[in-house]
Amino acid sequence: MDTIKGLLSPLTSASSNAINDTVLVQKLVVIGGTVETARRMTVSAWNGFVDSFFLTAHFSQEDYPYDWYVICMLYDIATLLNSDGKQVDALALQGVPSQQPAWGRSREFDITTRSISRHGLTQSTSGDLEDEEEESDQVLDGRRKRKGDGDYPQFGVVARNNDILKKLVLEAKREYEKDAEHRVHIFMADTSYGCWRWNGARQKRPMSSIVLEPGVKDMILADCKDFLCSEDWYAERGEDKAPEIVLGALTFNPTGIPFRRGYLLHGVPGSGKTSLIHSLAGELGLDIYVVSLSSKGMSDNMLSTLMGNVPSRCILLLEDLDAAFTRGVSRDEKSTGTPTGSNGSSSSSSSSSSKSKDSDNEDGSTLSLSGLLNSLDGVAAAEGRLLFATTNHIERLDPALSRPGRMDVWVNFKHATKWQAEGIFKCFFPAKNDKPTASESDPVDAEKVAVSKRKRSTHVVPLLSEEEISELAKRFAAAIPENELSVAALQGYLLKNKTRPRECVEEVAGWIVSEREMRAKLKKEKEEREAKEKKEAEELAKKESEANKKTEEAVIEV
Ligand SMILES: Nc1ncnc2c1ncn2[C@@H]1O[C@H](COP(=O)(O)OP(=O)(O)OP(=O)(O)O)[C@@H](O)[C@H]1O
Repeated sequence: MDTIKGLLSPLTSASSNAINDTVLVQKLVVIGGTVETARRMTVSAWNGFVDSFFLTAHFSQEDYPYDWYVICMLYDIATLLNSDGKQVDALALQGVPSQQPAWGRSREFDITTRSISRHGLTQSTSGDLEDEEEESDQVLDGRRKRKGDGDYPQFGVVARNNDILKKLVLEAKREYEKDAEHRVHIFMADTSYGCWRWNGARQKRPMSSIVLEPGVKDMILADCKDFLCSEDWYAERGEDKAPEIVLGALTFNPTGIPFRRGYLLHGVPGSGKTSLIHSLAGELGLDIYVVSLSSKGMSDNMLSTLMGNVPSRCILLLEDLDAAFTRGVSRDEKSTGTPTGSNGSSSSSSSSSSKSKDSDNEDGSTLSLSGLLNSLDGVAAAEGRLLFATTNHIERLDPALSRPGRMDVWVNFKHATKWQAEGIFKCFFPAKNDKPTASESDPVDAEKVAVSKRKRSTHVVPLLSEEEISELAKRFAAAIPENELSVAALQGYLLKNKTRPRECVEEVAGWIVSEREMRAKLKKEKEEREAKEKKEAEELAKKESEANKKTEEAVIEV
């Protein structure tokens, strides 16, 4: 106290005494510093004291627990934390049997109680929770990068023991997995960073909603399932069944079959190629990793890195395979596989080759066919994945790209047949089910079904009897010309009439006429535009050649 008085006394007697300004300033600084330090120490001590009662978990967007946390926020946490015996047994949860088939396990993540620390929770793609120090490796790996700038939501609880956090995260995980059973996760290739970005989770699409010619869906589904269960078979074929060939440092096993399978879905636009892949992913419980080969910045190295980073059990989707090489895909002896020719033909002229390379470099894409082939089945390519490639122009693909071993199963998608038209009509207008189902006969289940139906139907659809729907579907199919309109076009028409099944059939003939007229008009416009462009190009070339001629004549005169 005396010290403070001593320090302050000069202030009070300021008017009477001659004060040394410098000393006064120094004293004020010392007083201020002391007070601030004392304040900070008090606050820090208080925070430390309060924090000793709290545990805080940080959820990074790059980690799977982030998803679980978000779901958990939607879930009633009060239910989790109340003490009426509903608390989750963490150890029991670890033993929850999986609902996923064996090949879908890559989507499951085990939580180990050892790994939850007071510092935070992170999770690697391999599934174990790890301490945050290891996070940088995971980000480098890049599989779990997503949109967003990496904000860290936090969750704190008043507790000294971290059991409550474990329970919370485990319950969140369980809720998340329950939800994920109905969704397909989509990851997109990010060519800026050479990583996969999570692009959202879509509701699974039932296979029954895809209308293809009889047997096609079943064939593909059975083939995929068979492949996913055949790892041992492939491995056995890779064992020493035949003498190895040694070429320098490399050893080849002639009977080794890489554990990969490729499907080439080709055909007209809007025929269900992409929809089928999404539906298959849902059925098989796999995530989809999408690469657009024509995207900016795509290069051989980039593709190889991306391909090497897909998990072993997933669907790898190469969309619009032909668009990667917009001028067609071809390999000639002189080129390294970069696209050549302007119309899908394989031109070996060096000028066209160099032109095409220039234009590739303009948009930052330097992907070559050789690079694509290497990343599909090179040493670094992931095993166990299902490769799906789609294209509208199979004729533009190099045979090397579509050969068996790279694309084992080819499926041709055509315009809608009458059979498909009937099927899609029935998908749109489900018949009224007169007899109660087994679950509906149970009053509790019946209530649940009624509630879910109410939730689903946001518009009034008249439910017709099975016979009437069947008859309408037949009439609809009879009016649809075979192999002329895409299924997507039919879907568009049905969507417009989703609440008017009877009128939809009555008006379909008129719609077909208008569709044909519109197509003819579009075709005519396209032809006129092309003719105009051709004429302009010819005139330009003529003017250029005249100008060149004049310049040459002028040079000769000089
Ligand atoms: N066979 C089909 N069964 C059910 N729906 C279909 C079918 N074909 C197309 N559709 C519908 O048409 C729309 C477009 O289909 P999708 O994107 O799968 O066609 P695509 O063949 O992949 O087209 P593109 O080649 O232009 O990418 C989707 O909404 C889908 O529901």
